[in-house]
Amino acid sequence: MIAKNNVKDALSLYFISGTQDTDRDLHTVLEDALAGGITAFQYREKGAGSLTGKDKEQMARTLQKQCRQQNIPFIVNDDVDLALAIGADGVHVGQEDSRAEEVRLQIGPEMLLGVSAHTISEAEHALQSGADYIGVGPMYPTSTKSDAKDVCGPEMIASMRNANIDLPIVGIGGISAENAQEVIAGGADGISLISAISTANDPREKAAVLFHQILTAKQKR
Ligand SMILES: Nc1nc(C(F)(F)F)ncc1COP(=O)(O)OP(=O)(O)O
Ligand SMILES: [Mg+2]
Repeated sequence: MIAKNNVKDALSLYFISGTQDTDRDLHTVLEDALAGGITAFQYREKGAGSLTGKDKEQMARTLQKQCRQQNIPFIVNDDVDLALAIGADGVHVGQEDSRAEEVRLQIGPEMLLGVSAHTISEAEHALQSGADYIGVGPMYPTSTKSDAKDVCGPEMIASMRNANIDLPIVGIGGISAENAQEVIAGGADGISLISAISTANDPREKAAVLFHQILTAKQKR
């Protein structure tokens, strides 16, 4: 289990993907992304063509092993039962998924709990529900998530900070090497991305560029 003492650092470059997000073998994409310096991985297997049942569990276990070898947190999206079955480091739920307070009771105090938040009140509720971090977005237009809410931009993160929400925050949605620094400047502790890495010609190089940008942006703050 990943220690919770430096969640903010662990979320700096948070790669999210499922097999549906790449034409390549996801194991290879993850290997490259890990080599490039991602600091956390979320297995988000959903949508057209995604794995289910035993195939999904088997994929989760192999990806989890890759992360464990690099001591990188392995988070499961939505599927609390799967996260518990394989002993994942955490689980991420959105507003339309299992209620965060119930998930916290199911997973206990050790596992990381991430919650999506689009407003200050959702962020405050996530905090009260025992979330270890919140995912705020979409920062920019995204084609990856068909049911994404309206773009809220890095300004939403700044307003959450102004409302004294000091939970670890990752920005998500349409983030690329071109806009990553704005998200950190807005007050995020990290960025999470799907297609910027999962569809990159060289995921290792892309992760390395993004990691450097995040470090630079954090030093400027
Ligand atoms: N999966 C996510 N991960 C993050 C993280 F903070 F980890 F970057 N933030 C937000 C989401 C979106 O979560 P949700 O609103 O439930 O939609 P979906 O289940 O389709 O991803
Ligand atoms: Mg969800």
